[in-house]
Amino acid sequence: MVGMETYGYPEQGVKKVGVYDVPEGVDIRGRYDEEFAKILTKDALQFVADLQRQFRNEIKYAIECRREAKRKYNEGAIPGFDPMTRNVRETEWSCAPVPLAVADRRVEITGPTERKMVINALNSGAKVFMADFEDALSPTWENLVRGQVNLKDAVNGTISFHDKARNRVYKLSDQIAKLFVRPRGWHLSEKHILIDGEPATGCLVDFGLYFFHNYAAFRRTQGAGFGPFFYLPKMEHSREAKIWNSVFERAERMAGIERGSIRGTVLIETLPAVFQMDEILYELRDHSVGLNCGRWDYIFSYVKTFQAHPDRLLPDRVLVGMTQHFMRSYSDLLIRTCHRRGVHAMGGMAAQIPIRDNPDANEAAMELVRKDKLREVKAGHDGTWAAHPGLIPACMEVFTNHMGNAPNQIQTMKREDAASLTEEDLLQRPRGVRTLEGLRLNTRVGIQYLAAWLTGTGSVPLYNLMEDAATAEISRVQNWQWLKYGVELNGDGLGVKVSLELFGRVVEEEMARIEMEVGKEKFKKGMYKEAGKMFIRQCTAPTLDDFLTLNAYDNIVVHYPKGASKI
Ligand SMILES: CC(=O)SCCNC(=O)CCNC(=O)[C@H](O)C(C)(C)COP(=O)(O)OP(=O)(O)OC[C@H]1O[C@@H](n2cnc3c(N)ncnc32)[C@H](O)[C@@H]1OP(=O)(O)O
Ligand SMILES: O=CC(=O)O
Ligand SMILES: [Mg+2]
Repeated sequence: MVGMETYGYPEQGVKKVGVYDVPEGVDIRGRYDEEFAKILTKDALQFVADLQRQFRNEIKYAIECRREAKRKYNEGAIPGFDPMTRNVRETEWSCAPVPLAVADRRVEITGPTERKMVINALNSGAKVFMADFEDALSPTWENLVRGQVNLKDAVNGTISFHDKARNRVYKLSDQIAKLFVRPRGWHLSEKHILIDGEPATGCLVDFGLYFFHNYAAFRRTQGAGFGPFFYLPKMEHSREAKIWNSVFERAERMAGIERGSIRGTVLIETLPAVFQMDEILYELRDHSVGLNCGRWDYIFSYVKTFQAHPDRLLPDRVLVGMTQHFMRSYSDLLIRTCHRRGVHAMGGMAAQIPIRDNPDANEAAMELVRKDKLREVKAGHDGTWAAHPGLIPACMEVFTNHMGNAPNQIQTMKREDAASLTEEDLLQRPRGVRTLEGLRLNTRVGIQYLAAWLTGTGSVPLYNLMEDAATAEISRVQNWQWLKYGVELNGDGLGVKVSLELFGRVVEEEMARIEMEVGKEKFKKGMYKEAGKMFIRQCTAPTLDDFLTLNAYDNIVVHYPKGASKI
């Protein structure tokens, strides 16, 4: 039961507002909404609080280990395979068999948990829809809880959306994609929910609420007795996978469902994690459905891990593709590792999206997507990601032409040749030049992405590409690193070095360009100026921020009712 409480608003007089009915030790600081109260029930919050209490020390320890690893890398160490876990890498073992419901994942669409997009994604013709609380979502209270409402309605099959402006009603079709949910990474807290006086761990909120409300219906309708299914982001070490495994086990016990029901695909998207792929699968071996090449965060992580290594600077962001030796090696080793352990090796996201107003440019973009997908399927990937429904037919065609009716390539593309890949292959310095245009593009994209994120949008089209938290991170850390080491822009033939003065000029000019491109009205109404200031701070900070979203998060935290905290 939710109740009403009286609070004093000095500016509005006394007002009655609804309050969430919370278990002992839980305080909700986010806005009250009747729809939200159906998600934030006392029992669901109790489950989240139980997870938080059981795992908070392990999570803190894992984050502390990340800090310690960073300290070592900053002192000159480089990541590599762990001699202590050689046994896990060298012995033969397999993950639990893949559930039939998700044997065929040849094309997966991803997107934020926004209502219309959820329906469009489920109807898109993709085999899987990864509903994203992570890279594609700005974690405002409204986005997060509304996202949970949308997913619950989707799993129940009742979701609909009326686009009043276009008088169009959206509903689910008969054939829909299988739903995977990606909670936030371990590093993000949820400041609208306090548990024992501390902000909750973001991913436990995302996972806990979704699992609690949906496991029964999902297993009946979507999972054929398995599920729910998850994508697990941004891990750096197998100890983090071990925590997820324990979270899954706890959830299964709570629900009274068989151990091994819940399945997760781990994104290998940090540089340290590429040396831990066997170990991560081993920790999750009864709950795994594979690994995925999270290529954008992986590039970001390469820069971050080597932030103090000026001999490993990246070239312009546009030049760091999957054909660079270190990226190809990562994808090949991931395929070999997954297939050896009997699970899917998922490809990643080509950033191109359809270009509606220019057929030639559109065809060129589609051709790049086809080429990327062809490389993936030929290498042995079992499926790939698409950022937009318009890309699905092309991705589907490429994968189907190569895989035919087989649901995946787990048994047929073992990639034993990749067993010989070494640490040097995985770390090989990327080739290419750095240019002023690279610095300008990073700045233009970084500022516009932050402006969108601060106003509640976590994925945006910019210059005909999909941009989200992972791609924007590359722009930020690359600028930071170039500034820190005053690198020479060696691709312009001008011998210009990146300096604070140059960067200041670039920001000024790019802000003017953004204003011209988006129009004065939108520029004034949006948060471009705030984003510009934030981006400058992030690129020039003496110490690199671990994540742009950590630094920006406090700007989107809105506590209600103002001044009515119970703690
Ligand atoms: C690095 C990573 O982590 S990748 C994974 C995380 N990133 C993502 O998931 C990005 C997902 N993609 C998107 O958010 C969007 O496609 C964007 C922002 C890139 C482009 O969005 P827009 O410019 O609005 O797309 P556009 O206007 O062409 O949309 C056309 C239609 O497709 C729908 N659509 C576009 N992308 C998606 C999607 N990913 N899922 C579902 N529907 C979508 C739109 O809702 C719209 O529907 P409508 O015609 O019924 O109104
Ligand atoms: O999450 C995916 C990525 O590329 O990052
Ligand atoms: Mg990512």
